[in-house]
Amino acid sequence: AFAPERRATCAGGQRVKNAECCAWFPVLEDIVPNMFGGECGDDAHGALRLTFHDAIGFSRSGGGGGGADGSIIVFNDTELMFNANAGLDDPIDTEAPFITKHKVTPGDFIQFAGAVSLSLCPGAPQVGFFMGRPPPKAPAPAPDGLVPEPFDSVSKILARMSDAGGFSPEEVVALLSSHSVAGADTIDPTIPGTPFDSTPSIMDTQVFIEVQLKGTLFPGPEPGQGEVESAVAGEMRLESDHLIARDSRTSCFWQEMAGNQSRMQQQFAAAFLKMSMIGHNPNSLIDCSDVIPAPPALPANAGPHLPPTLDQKDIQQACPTSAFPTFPVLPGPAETVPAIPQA
Ligand code: HEM
Repeated sequence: AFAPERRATCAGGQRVKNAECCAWFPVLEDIVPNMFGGECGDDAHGALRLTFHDAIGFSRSGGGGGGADGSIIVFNDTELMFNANAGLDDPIDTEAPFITKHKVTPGDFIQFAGAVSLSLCPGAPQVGFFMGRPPPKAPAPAPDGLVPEPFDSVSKILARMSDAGGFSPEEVVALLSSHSVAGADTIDPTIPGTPFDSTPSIMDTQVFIEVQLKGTLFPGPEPGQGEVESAVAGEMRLESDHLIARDSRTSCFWQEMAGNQSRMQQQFAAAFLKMSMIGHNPNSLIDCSDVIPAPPALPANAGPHLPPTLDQKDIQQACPTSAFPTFPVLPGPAETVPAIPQA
């Protein structure tokens, strides 16, 4: 169903299915060192979050927004005023000069940068990338209210995700694998870079395990809006992640992700590619997936585990039909997860 393939060899010797894709290698070679510093850190996390907040600005039932169209950058005067987009000024300031320099559309660049950001995160799948998003059409800012908030109900989030991208509850869970390489800057502004799991620089399944633990503490002095207690010092838990892990529509699939690295990778990659096409006819886009590098594998010592001093009894079983898998407890004293260094 996609555009006919036209294989080519690019100037740097890379072979691609579609000749247009050669244009992305210079972008890749620039942004990996110069935008991401070659690491799965704050800038990579911000670029990944931006893919979601741009793409989700779309409604199948009408009411505006062009989806993954770059409107969050082009119309940032409007969209950055929305509460749900707090903190996105950082990745937008980071990306804007590269968009100007490489003369690509902002919609393409945002999704490209997100795919490349994942290539820097050990354990992430090699996700696809399609090019060909036109500039956002005027009047094109997405309206307010389309980006899920961490204090929204599960019903509201599932309905919004379905209306935006036709996502099933399972696909929503799969997309939340992204919170494995993530943290919050604005929920509690006194502790920027507070991660959602104990391993924010690798894309493992710890977020699915750690969010299922009984919450006992807040990482900062006071909880922010949409924050609930986490199980590990220095770690933040979003209320939305907490509820999705425990809701009857999503809990069994959440549990299935825990410790199942290859399944998480497959499910996330498929849902992420689908998200990148929101607002577009896939037939009008060109497959440039062969430009996206393969991420490093997880380090050998990065198996799924329970944080030190916790144990299986601390897991809050939610899926009614099967037991949460068991994991070894990391040895040592209770850990305090360090903040993600801010770029
Ligand atoms: C569906 C409901 C979702 C909700 C309610 C939600 C909510 C949030 C919130 C509140 C933050 C912290 C923002 C801050 O204070 O800095 C965050 C961070 C993040 N989110 Fe989500 N999110 C959702 C889905 C997604 C999806 C689908 C993706 C990507 C595929 C994603 C990727 C990220 C990333 C990478 C960060 C970390 C940003 C950073 O560390 O700078 N989220 N999310």
